Amino acid sequence: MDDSDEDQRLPHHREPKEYVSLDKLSELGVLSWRLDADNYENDEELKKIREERGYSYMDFCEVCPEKLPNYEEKIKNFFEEHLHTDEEIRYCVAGSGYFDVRDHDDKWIRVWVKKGGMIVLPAGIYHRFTLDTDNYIKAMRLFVGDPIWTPYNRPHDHLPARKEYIENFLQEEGGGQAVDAAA
Ligand SMILES: CSCCC(=O)/C(O)=C/O
Ligand SMILES: [Fe+2]
Repeated sequence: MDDSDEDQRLPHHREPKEYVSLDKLSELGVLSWRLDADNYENDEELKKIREERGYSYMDFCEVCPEKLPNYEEKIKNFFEEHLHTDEEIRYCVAGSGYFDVRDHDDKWIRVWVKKGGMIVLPAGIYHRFTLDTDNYIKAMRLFVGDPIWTPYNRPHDHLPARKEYIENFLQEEGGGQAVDAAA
């Protein structure tokens, strides 16, 4: 993303544009699928993902002024940089929106999720969400067991989920403490 303070709902491409591969995203622990959103009720692929990953809970969240109580406040909160102690799993069945995630250099990567896109943000990753200029998304929210939606606004680096995220995804292999030299 660029660093401009313009409207958060604009694409915010860098100039010239830069794209990030899904492999690069998976190195940050961000997973994604493209599914058939017109058939989510009978979709075997979705069923398999839910079974394999233990996503027992499901509901829907529609983000638009008419459907979301306290819309303005929620929109503001979604765009505050935060983390969760569990995965954030969203399947866009209508509309679209941007999930921004921090990369290895603490720069923002903007992930545009559209109808049929499903994204998993790992526990402990700093991220935020905004609608795009179409101003509407309907997302299926999935969770392992009873859902906990609590956002922990940055900084919350002392949380075990954050420490585990850093250990699993941000620490370079072979990096860290040098071995002691013998006398
Ligand atoms: C499209 S679902 C609303 C965004 C949300 O639930 C969240 O936690 C964003 O980080
Ligand atoms: Fe979140």
